[in-house]
Amino acid sequence: MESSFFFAQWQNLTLRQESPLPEIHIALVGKYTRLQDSYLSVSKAIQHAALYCKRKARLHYIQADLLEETARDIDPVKFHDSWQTMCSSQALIVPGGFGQRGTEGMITAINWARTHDMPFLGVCLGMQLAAVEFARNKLGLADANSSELQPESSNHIIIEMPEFNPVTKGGTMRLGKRRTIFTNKEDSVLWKLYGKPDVIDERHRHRYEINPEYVTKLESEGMQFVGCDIDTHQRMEIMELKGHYYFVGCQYHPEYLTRPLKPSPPYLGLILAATHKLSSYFAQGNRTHSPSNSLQSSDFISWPLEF
Ligand SMILES: NC(=O)CC[C@H](N)C(=O)O
Repeated sequence: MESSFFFAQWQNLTLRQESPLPEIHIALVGKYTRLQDSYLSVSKAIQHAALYCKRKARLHYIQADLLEETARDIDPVKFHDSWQTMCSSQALIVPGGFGQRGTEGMITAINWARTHDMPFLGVCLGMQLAAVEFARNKLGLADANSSELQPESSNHIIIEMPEFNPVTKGGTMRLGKRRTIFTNKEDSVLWKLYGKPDVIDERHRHRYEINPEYVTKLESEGMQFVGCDIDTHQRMEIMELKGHYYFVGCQYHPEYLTRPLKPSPPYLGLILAATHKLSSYFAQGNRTHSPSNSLQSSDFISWPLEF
């Protein structure tokens, strides 16, 4: 790539970063919020996307178990503070994670976002819990859960991937770069945000997946699976809620491939939605790009943006 072009883009970015920009408040509901470095790549992805949209990101880390009913009695001040921060934010992100603690709080937060048209991005565990929330409250499956979190549930919306079970198959996790194919392009907001490709390559780190047996039922109520793995077409990779302004889940981790000049498309969508710019962005025909490690001038979305 031409270095003068790159330098101009970079200069533009740094000037923007130093200028006084309106703030955008994003709630991150997670388990490891006391160690904020755990979410460093997520916070960078938010920053990159926010700067692109001429906003300063204010990321509010909310400890998920403080949103749970038990916290109301144990620590009512923190319970109400956490809900206040969550509800007054302009968007919600539930990032990746492992284990049961805090997941009921994450599910309640997701329910709020879904029912209040709050822009939402669920990454890996965040997407899995969004499917669980939807199954509980839209399909009426009160005990819907993930087999990782509630092995006794009779409705496992999320199940272990057979070939990555360390006991039966000796694997550990489904890791690294994998290819996703878009199967429902017309209805997909992510397909447009990625620049309308047939496939995308994103990075993974998980052991559980959407149970294929529930896909049709979830879709019958409007939860659409618009991308799946290219090898089997059985592994759901992207989930979007029809009729919601921006309610998106990714089984992969889009934050791993974000770059300052190439914000990750799902994160960009979240910020565009939170600033009510999504429709005008698409109306202007702005093209975004598939993530990759190499930078080419044709990859860049035009800076500065006016929309
Ligand atoms: N990275 C993640 O969020 C993993 C989610 C879930 N614990 C799984 O293993 O599938």
